[in-house]
Amino acid sequence: MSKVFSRGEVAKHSSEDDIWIIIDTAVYDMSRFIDMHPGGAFPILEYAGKDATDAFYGLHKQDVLIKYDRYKLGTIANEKPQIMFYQPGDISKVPYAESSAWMGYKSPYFNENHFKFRIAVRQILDGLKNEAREFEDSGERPSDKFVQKLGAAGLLAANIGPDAVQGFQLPGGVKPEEYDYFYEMIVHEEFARWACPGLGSGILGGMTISVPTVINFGKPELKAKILPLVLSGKKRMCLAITEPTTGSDVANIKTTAKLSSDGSHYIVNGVKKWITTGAFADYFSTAVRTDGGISMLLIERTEGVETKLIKTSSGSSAGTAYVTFDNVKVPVDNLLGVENEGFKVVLSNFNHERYIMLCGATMAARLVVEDCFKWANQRKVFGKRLIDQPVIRNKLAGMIAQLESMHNWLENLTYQMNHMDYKEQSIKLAGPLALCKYQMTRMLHHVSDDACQIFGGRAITKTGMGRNIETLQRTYKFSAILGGSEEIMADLGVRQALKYFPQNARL
Ligand code: HEM
Repeated sequence: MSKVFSRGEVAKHSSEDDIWIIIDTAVYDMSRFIDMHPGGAFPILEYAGKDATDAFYGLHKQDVLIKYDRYKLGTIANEKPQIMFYQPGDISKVPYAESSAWMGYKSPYFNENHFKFRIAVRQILDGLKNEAREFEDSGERPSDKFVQKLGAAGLLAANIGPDAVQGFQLPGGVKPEEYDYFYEMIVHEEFARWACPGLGSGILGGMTISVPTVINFGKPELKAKILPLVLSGKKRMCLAITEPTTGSDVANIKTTAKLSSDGSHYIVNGVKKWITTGAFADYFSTAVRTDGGISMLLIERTEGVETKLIKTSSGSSAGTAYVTFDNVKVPVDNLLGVENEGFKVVLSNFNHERYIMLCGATMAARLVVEDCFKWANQRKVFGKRLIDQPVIRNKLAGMIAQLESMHNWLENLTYQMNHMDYKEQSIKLAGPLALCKYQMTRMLHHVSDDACQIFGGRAITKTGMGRNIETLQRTYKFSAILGGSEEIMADLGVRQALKYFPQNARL
């Protein structure tokens, strides 16, 4: 049981080697921590034996208290905390910090099980958040143990979608057969709450876009071998399409695959670039040029495969790599789909890739809106809270309105995905998903810009109170370039609409 103290008792611990402080009725012993304190010893000494609540919340996020809980000694007798303290899995009460259904509004889309699922996923991911941030900050390869925890919770398969979760136990007791795209949406959103885009790409980025190529186009033996390993986190996988001289222009790839004279294997030679998760991958779903066109091959990390890390602004735990294939032998059974029809495989996953990005992007913006709302409410300048300034309210209004419009469009698209088969989705949703992605990254641009102005210097500091804002403004361009650039998305959206434009329509 937690100990209780009087304020008088705390006041006695106010010498340099015996320092207790009070933060919202919780008592912390800072004696051992003071020399390690990133803010230095001086500011803490000023509050030795005293209540430091306002000073603390003016300089740190509450996360800090969760991370350093080991220094908590107990509480002040007969006093109740005044500040809401986050518990793993909690739904935020700050306006617009959650999507509409979770803010108590009616929803035609979500049922009781979706609610249970979100809380269960949030509890699991909250429990792993500190570890996730350590990988993100150090740029290290996310450990096998860490990735396998996600695999064991069913959360790797859950990121890939309804087809991948069959046979898995899912958080919140959700049955795999009821797992629809709204559950998938929840999973992408919850992962985005780590605000670790580098780590997220390193664990999930490569996998979510490559595993479907095996599920949908692999031979049964290949599926039986690869999928259990990747979805449990024992092996890692990526999609290797782009090359140093070809980005979105897939038709021009130069990596070759020549069939051996006995027809048993291909010999692959070439280079791939910007391959997310590539530095850590055991399997590469790879676009190659065969004699009559483009083909897709599942290549294992064997002799002749080399990967080199590319440093990007999202951090090295993304494992973004330069991949070289030097006379790599690949069994013909590793062909995905039909030889020379690899384009089908490449194109098959674009809509889903964009969908995943959309879900993550709205949550990244939502975290920032929540932080801005809280900060504007507590930060006082020129004798007023920031929120009392009309210019700040105006910025928040723009952020909220853009975020909510995007999320509502995304919910509509998710509903369409639930009610269309793959073919109908390809025909009807390619355009709207592309336009939604185009608008989403414009929204991120505005939200990150306004959030920076609200947060000031904290927004350009990697750790501390502005962490989520700094992360968004440093990394949102990934969403505007990867999975089809903003310009290509806009163009594709209008060209798709033109396909169905009635030729006899007149103004
Ligand atoms: C449980 C008590 C405390 C813990 C665990 C703690 C921990 C930290 C950590 C981890 C940071 C790095 C920035 C961040 O991650 O937010 C930091 C920064 C800082 N802390 Fe503390 N701190 C505590 C109490 C205090 C108190 C009572 C003060 C007194 C005012 C203080 C003043 C500062 C300052 C001035 C900074 C630098 C902020 C900046 O760079 O903007 N801390 N602290």
